[in-house]
Amino acid sequence: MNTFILIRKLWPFVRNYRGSLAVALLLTTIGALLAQVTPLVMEYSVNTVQKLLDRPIEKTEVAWVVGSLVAILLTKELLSLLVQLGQKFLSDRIRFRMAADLYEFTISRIVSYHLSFFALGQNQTGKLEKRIDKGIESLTKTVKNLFVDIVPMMANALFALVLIYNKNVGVGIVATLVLPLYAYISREQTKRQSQIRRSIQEIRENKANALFGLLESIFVVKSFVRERYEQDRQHVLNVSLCTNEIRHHRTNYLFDGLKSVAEQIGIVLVFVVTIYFVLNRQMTIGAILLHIMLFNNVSAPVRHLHRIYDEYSEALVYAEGFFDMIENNTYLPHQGSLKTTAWQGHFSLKNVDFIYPNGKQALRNVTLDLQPGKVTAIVGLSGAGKSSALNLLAGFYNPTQGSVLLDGKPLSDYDSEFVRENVGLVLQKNHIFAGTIEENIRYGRLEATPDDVIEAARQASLHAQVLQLPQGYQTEARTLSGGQQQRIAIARLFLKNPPVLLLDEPTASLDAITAEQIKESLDAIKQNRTVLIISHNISQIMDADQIYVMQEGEVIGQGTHESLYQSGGLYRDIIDSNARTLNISRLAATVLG
Ligand SMILES: Nc1ncnc2c1ncn2[C@@H]1O[C@H](COP(=O)(O)OP(=O)(O)OP(=O)(O)O)[C@@H](O)[C@H]1O
Repeated sequence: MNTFILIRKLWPFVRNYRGSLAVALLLTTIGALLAQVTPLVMEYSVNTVQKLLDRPIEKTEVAWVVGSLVAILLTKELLSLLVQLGQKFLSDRIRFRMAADLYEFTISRIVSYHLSFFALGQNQTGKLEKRIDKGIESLTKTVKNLFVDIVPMMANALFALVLIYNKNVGVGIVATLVLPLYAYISREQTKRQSQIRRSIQEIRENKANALFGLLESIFVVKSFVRERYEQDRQHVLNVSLCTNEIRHHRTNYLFDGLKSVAEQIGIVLVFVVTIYFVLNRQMTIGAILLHIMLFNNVSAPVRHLHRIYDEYSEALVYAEGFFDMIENNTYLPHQGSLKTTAWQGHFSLKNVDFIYPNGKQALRNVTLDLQPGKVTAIVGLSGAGKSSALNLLAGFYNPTQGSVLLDGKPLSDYDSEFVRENVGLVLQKNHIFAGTIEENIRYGRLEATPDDVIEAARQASLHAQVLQLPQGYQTEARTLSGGQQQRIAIARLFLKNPPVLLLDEPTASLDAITAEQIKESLDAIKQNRTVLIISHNISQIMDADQIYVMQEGEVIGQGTHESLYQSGGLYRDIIDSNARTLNISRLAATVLG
């Protein structure tokens, strides 16, 4: 990434504030002009005082000279203060508003990405969080630096240089000579630092991610007494970050020292040349003060330029990762426009291959058909590809080969929001947000009334238990048991009431009685809908109209419970194994008497 590309990428965000920017730039010019007043006044003062010393002085004359100089300097300081306040106010306004815009844009992009984006190792939660955070911070700093800070500084330096040249070309050349040296040192500094910066960025992302992971898994850490092990893992990252940061700062100190030497050399040279001209009576004594102060106006901004350059180089590194993240069209779902009222809900996979971003092939030439109004089940051993097939049907991932069809048309031709509005999902890991039970259930239909929420909870066999909680529906949902959380997910589904249901182990973490109640509720809403159910529980799949058997990413059988059992093979093994696990003969003897 270079400056031109960065400005082009940032411009859409800066454009909204071009009015404020224009005013800031105007204030800048005024501020830069005002900064030259003090050296000029000083030169005039010294020269005037020297002339006065050559003859007898009247008291009123002294009062007049001193009074007018003080008045000019005070007025200039007051004006400078107002200009600086205006600049700071505007620059903060641009910076913070732009940070908010960038953040909102980033969120809108990220939430629209396909799940495959989040499946990538470099996009794990903690890493993304750090990339967003640092990216926005350094980009907004860059805008401030590029558009607000650098211009006043350069204007100040430029006006001061023009004045020096105007006074004496020789002194001007000496003052200018030191600048390329300064720029050269800064460039070398950036070159050496950029690699360290990249490492620091990567380690910071890994560190944030590791901390996220640690806090998320604190129960496992404690139950396996792995506190020491986790501390050691954090220690490795910490030491690596620390070493890089020290290297980074050490290099900075070295180069800062060199730049400081260059600046001092500049001051000495300007001083020597001016003294020479003064002694040759080609300049007044006031010129010494004028040139030193003007050179300070040249070198001070250049000194700050280094900070800007430094922050800017850092921003270039962060901007790369940040823009890669928010401009990644590969992960935008193909947005079709098809919405139909004549919805049948006939979903199918045709000869689908699917490979996860990490290269794992989860599906091979899979063909599945979910008939509208029918219940389709997928069975298979763990890792067979059942959930992957469901993810493709839900449009979370795109197939690598083959097609996903809805009512005979590619799923990608449909408006993806329309499809997802019509599909209800209960997944193996149902996410419960931080918030109350009511808020979590209402997520299924945001405009639902409290009565609708209660009704959904009732259907999900949750209502009675919620009533026993001291805070009822206002209880923090994450404090509930795994089974209760599962029922929140099911209540969400009931509230959404979609025509297509994709259920992945919907009753996995429920006790037998609740599982039966949920099964009854689900059986009731299954009517006239397209339903796909994935389950290791045979009672959930036996009644399905159509059952697919999957093994190692392939469909190896399809039919009804009876036909598949008759044909033997994996399905029969699964059923027999289920029966043995349940100790069915003993159960039958006990239950049936
Ligand atoms: N996000 C992912 N990234 C990479 N590989 C994945 C991902 N999710 C699943 N897999 C792999 O794809 C294969 C199929 O997984 P899938 O979850 O579809 O199996 P499943 O039949 O649903 O298993 P289970 O019954 O245990 O839920 C597995 O080998 C799994 O490791």
